[in-house]
Amino acid sequence: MSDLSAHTPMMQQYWRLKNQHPDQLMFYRMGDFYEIFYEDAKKAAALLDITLTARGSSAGQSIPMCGIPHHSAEGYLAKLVKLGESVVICEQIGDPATSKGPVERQVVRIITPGTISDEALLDERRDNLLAAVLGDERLFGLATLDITSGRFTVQELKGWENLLAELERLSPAELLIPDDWPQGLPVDKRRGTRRRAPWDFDRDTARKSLCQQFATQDLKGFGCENLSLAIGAAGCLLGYAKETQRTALPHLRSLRHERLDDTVILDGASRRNLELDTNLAGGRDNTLQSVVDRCQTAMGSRLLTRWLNRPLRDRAVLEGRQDSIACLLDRYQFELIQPQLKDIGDLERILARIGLRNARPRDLARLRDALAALPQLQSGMAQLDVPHLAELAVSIRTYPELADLLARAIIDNPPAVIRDGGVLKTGYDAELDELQSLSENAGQYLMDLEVREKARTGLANLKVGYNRVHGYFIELPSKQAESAPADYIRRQTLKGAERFITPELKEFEDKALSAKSRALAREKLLYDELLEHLIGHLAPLQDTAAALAELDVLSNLAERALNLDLNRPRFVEEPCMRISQGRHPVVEQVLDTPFVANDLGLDDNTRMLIITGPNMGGKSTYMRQTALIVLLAHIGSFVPAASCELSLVDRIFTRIGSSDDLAGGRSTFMVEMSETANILHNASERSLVLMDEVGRGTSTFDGLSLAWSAAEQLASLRAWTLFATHYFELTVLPESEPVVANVHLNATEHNERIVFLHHVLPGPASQSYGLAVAQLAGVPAPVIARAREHLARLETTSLPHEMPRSVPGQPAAPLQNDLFASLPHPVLEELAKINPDDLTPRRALELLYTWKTRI
Ligand SMILES: Nc1ncnc2c1ncn2[C@@H]1O[C@H](COP(=O)(O)OP(=O)(O)OP(=O)(O)O)[C@@H](O)[C@H]1O
Repeated sequence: MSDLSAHTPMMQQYWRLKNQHPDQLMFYRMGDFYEIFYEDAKKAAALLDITLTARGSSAGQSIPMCGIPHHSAEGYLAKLVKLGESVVICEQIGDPATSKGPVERQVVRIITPGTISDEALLDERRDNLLAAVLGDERLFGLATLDITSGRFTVQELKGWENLLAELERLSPAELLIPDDWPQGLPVDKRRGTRRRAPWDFDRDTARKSLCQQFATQDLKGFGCENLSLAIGAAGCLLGYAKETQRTALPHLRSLRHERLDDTVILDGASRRNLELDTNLAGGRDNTLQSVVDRCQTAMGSRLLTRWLNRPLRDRAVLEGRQDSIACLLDRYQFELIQPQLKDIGDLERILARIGLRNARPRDLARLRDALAALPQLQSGMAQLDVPHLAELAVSIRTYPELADLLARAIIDNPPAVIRDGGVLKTGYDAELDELQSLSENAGQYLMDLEVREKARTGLANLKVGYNRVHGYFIELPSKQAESAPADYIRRQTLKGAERFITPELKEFEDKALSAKSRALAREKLLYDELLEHLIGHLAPLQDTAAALAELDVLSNLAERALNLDLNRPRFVEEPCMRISQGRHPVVEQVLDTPFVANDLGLDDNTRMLIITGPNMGGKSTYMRQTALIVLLAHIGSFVPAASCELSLVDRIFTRIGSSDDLAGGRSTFMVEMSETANILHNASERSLVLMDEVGRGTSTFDGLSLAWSAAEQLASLRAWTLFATHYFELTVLPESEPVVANVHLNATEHNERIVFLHHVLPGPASQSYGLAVAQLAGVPAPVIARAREHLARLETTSLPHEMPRSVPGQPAAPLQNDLFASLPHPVLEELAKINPDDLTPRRALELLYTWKTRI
């Protein structure tokens, strides 16, 4: 194959792998990206009909790469497998941008056709997002572009937290940042971050290129003309998208201004804790989305994901959605609509591919089928007489001219690519038909000609033939050559025979010899014209696709409401959160036993619940189910409760679980406190806050003190708070904070074993059952017995400086706040006042010296 020593170490790695898998294409996965070496890239590009660009180098070693845009690579991979290619995916260990030595690569997966479905590779249920950020530490402009749908949004955000929360929500495949941003900014940790030259961010250029894209004089119509940072980011993003997609992007039609204030803000930790679309182990099962998503189309699923990640605070919009769901539930109308939506499929992605001019024949066949299904769906929509569905129905138009055109143009089951032809129907274009019949029927034509010429000349020995040098000919034995008709033109003389050509045969020859390639060229031209024609109708088609995606989500939510027993929540102006018989929508699906539904009652007089109860009692489940019910209500969905009445919330915060951030250099306790700090800084009286065992990451007293003061602070902020804790000391809070109430999860003991009843009851828990749960978990009996001895001793011994301990069954005495009061000298108070960062060893020694001399 190749002399390995002549290559750089990385190329040697490549050739080594290539020697092991000579027939397969090698893709290198680096985080979320793929790259491919030049040799394989050439083959892939030829198969996929895409143009190659040499892109960059790796580790300074000038390795030609294929210019397949990263965010499309999975799609290309899927297509290659579909075309019958085997693909090797290698993992890159080490970052080529930073590692000096050779970068290690390992084969992680070999995909051969048939071993994996292309859906598994190409995750159609995810958006295809690019983003760009511009700004400083205070204010940021953020632009995002979903290449799939053409949705282009801008927003301005204050502060890093909001920027990071948004980036985490959006999870863009690629992120552009200014090249002069310092290394080490938090945003650098994001996957796919690229630095761009400053000219990209020139705001005037950005404004001009946006105006040009949207054929407008100024950006006033988009309501974001004053957001100069966001406009700069959008201009840069547009330039980048055009460069990587190598086309004009006609499917980007407008710029939408999004405001964080219109949404219920969820930070990244809360999104993870609530397992919206990814579970805590990183999988997709047992998540909220896995339970509530039965959308019929991938575009519907993508929209639902966006709704779940961006709940709204607009009561009118939410009630419009609720009315639509109620209407679709009425007489089970959703059951008529869902199969029709399934036939229509992912119109949004097909239209994007048409806009990008890379739609495949099968996309056009799917579009043809979708357009054919629209009239029936449209007439069904006439029955749905609520304002929001009527609005959607206006956008769900029919396209008889396009439907007819595609029905005439595309064969029933076209091949994957246009390259080898065979896509357009006979009868669509006379010239193409003639060329195709010429190339297909040449043999028959020549036989027919021979029969005709024999009859015309009466020469039985006449033959029609072909030779590569002279082309087509009519051959007569030399003796009969004199009898040839006048229109026979002599072409070649052989021993014993004479060859002729006629004007008819000459014309046939001209056509036949080039017919095949001309047929292919003609078909390609017609196909491109068809795409251009469709691009002319892209705008209304995209509106139709967007309305269909929403109809899909609403029908899905109606179906889920019926099958999961969800009920309509009611938004009210009076501040409250009242849930009767609430359930956890995911936990109830996985339990073998019936789920115990529970009530929740918060209003202006009771803003916080201190939740106690045994481990495994159901505290976390109760808190999470509340957050999920509130979140579902804020996407317009029905909720898993018998009834629910609530006022709009502005944020959902959760401080749950113990995870450390080793990569970010933060311990479990540090993570816990950072999240707590974020909540205490940002919660308002419209926020829902879940605090699960705050303070357990450190020593008992520190933890208890912190949990206590955090609870007091939340009570004074009047945030809707569910505070689960094992510190029984906190159950006295209602005595000093009137907005706080106690509830507990009940359990009982039966045959010396604990039985969890999972009912939420008023008042604090009476027992902790910690040892009983440990026993249940299989902790060895001698260890449990010894623990009982320790417990008995601890319950009777008083440790120095220990806070009053909880006595099971009785609330504990309040914590003594002033720990310093008992300490020997006021100098310690002085020490405590000093910011530890300002305390130099010299200053500490001075203070200690003063202290010592005073004693
Ligand atoms: N309402 C309920 N109905 C039925 N089963 C429940 C209910 N709530 C919780 N469970 C079951 O109990 C298990 C433990 O619940 P959960 O994690 O909420 O307990 P916890 O009180 O938070 O425990 P810990 O204090 O150890 O964190 C759940 O996984 C679920 O199987």
